[in-house]
Amino acid sequence: MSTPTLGHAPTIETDPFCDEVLADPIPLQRELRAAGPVVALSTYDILAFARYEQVHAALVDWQGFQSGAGVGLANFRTEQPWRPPSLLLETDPPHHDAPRRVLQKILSPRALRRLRDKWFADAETLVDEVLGDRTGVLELDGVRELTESFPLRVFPDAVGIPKQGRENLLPYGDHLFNAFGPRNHLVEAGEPRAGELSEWTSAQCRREVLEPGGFGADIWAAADRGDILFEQAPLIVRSLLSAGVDTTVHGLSAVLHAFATHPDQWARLRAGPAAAARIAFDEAVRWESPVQVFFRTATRDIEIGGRTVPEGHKILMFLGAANRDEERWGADADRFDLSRDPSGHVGFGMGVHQCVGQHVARLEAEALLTALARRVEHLEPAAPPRRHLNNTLRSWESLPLRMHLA
Ligand code: HEM
Ligand SMILES: O=C(O)c1ccc(-c2ccccn2)cc1
Repeated sequence: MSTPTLGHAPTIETDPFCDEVLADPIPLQRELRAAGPVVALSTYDILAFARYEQVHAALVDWQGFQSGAGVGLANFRTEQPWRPPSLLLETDPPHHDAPRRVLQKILSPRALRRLRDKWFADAETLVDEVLGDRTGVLELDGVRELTESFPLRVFPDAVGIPKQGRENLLPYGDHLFNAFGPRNHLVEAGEPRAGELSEWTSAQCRREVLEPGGFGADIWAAADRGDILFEQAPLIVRSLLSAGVDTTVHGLSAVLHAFATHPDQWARLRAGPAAAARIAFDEAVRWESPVQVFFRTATRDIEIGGRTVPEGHKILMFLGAANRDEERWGADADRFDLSRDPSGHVGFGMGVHQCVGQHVARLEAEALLTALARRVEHLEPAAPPRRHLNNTLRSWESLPLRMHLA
């Protein structure tokens, strides 16, 4: 289904979810930005926004571009979701409002202050375990040793879920983020375990298994206060387990990869770790965009970028492309640079659905980077990194690093 003006939208036949693009999306991002503000992707009959202006406009227009029909390729108006929809991600105001208000308070910078000392200490412990009391040069895989282990060491405890079965978290999230895309080989590979992983995840959200004082217990306490319904509480806990693990693992990998490939920037981090660590994380999220793409559905015929998006049409927002748009970031948009002001990047989204866990992610990054900056004088790639392919997440299988220890 398309309207006449759409007929003139430039068309690109590349499948944005093919392995080649998932392994290196930069060329397609450039092609999409150059083609125009709205580009028809013929593989899936969707419309692509890859320039900052249109991605930002769509993200802040929740009434025109809704989340309630799903933020993946699947249109919940005509297809059954593979899991019960999220009460935050896959709803629009007003139903979105109460769950959002509850999580926003629980995950606010102020609420996270009580975790700061513990997470900084846990990061020091992990770095000392990994680096030992060695000096000189050390080679390690940054993903296996650091960016996969630190979030899993601190975040499940902060949520308050049992110790048993936490190895299910990454595969559950990997399948979830694949499932926002088309049913390609990545989704098919995850399907055999999807039901079991989904059941395990939901079982962690029951009130009786959650530790007092954790984010999960705080959500159930909000139900006691009547801020949300009791039946909503487990789904809101599920949101933390769905969105809060794989994203931070790949976000931390992005920042290590950024520093390893821009060695001059590590010196700046060591010079003033606290402020620099926070800027570094947001600049890495802009530069790498761990969350690359996701969808919206037009609620009416919408004029944007000189085209009409027909009611009911899916649009695909290329966050990674918007975060490297030279119109917005200047000619050196492709450079990881701590002297840049990364605010306004769309790596955490924008508007009413902007990442409610961003302060958790920033705190994890600040803790890990501060611990590493104390002991690592210089880091560089030890071998080419290997990508982990996912329909939504830009992630690394391994990041071989050479560290020169202080
Ligand atoms: C580097 C790490 C992270 C990145 C890049 C990231 C990215 C995003 C993005 C782009 C969105 C917007 C989705 C949309 O507009 O449809 C989002 C939403 C969300 N994120 Fe994050 N996220 C990260 C970490 C986290 C963490 C640690 C948590 C939980 C503690 C979390 C929980 C959520 C939730 C619940 C939403 C839905 C918010 C809503 O719809 O109101 N995220 N995230
Ligand atoms: O509430 C949930 O279950 C949930 C929340 C957010 C996400 C998400 C989707 C795309 C980009 C970043 N985050 C996934 C799941």
